[in-house]
Amino acid sequence: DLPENWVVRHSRTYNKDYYFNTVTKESRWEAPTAGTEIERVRASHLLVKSRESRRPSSWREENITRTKEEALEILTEYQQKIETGQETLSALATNFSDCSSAKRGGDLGYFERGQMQKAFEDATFALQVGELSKPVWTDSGVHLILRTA
Ligand SMILES: N=C(N)NCCC[C@H](NC(=O)[C@@H]1CCC/C1=C\[C@H](COP(=O)(O)O)NC(=O)[C@@H](N)Cc1ccccc1)C(N)=O
Repeated sequence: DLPENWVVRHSRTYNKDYYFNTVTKESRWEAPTAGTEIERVRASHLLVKSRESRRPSSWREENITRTKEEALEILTEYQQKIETGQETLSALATNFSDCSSAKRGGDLGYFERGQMQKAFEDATFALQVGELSKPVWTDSGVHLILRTA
């Protein structure tokens, strides 16, 4: 039978059944088989926004004007501090992340495919648990992602 949260639906347009995930709202023609892929992951992230972010504002800064290059420079410094063990992602996210998850040390909780922006989702699902990503761009800005589960 189908993995958790998956149901069969019938497409009148194509007059055939398809599969729908009631949580992620994902739909697909082929039947999802349980256990073939990681259903959900948990991650923390540190987001540095720029003037080109879809929402160039955050709890830290009302009106974010730094350029994308400046955002990447800042994030790369954080990346080096984390990779050399000088800092933790959680501590840096708490103080410097432009996402509201800063209040939780950057923790986003658990999520499945279909919830986050594609580049963020793909980067996270490609990480091993405990692994830190390289800088990842989304419409929100540039992120460092730590997969935690
Ligand atoms: N847990 C979920 N499902 N919450 C909805 C996620 C929506 C999703 N968000 C993203 O893909 C990026 C990557 C991670 C954070 C994020 C963006 C923004 C910051 O960027 P901005 O939107 O100003 O451009 N932070 C959020 O969304 C926060 N609610 C994340 C969060 C905060 C506290 C607790 C849990 C989750 C999207 N499809 O846009």
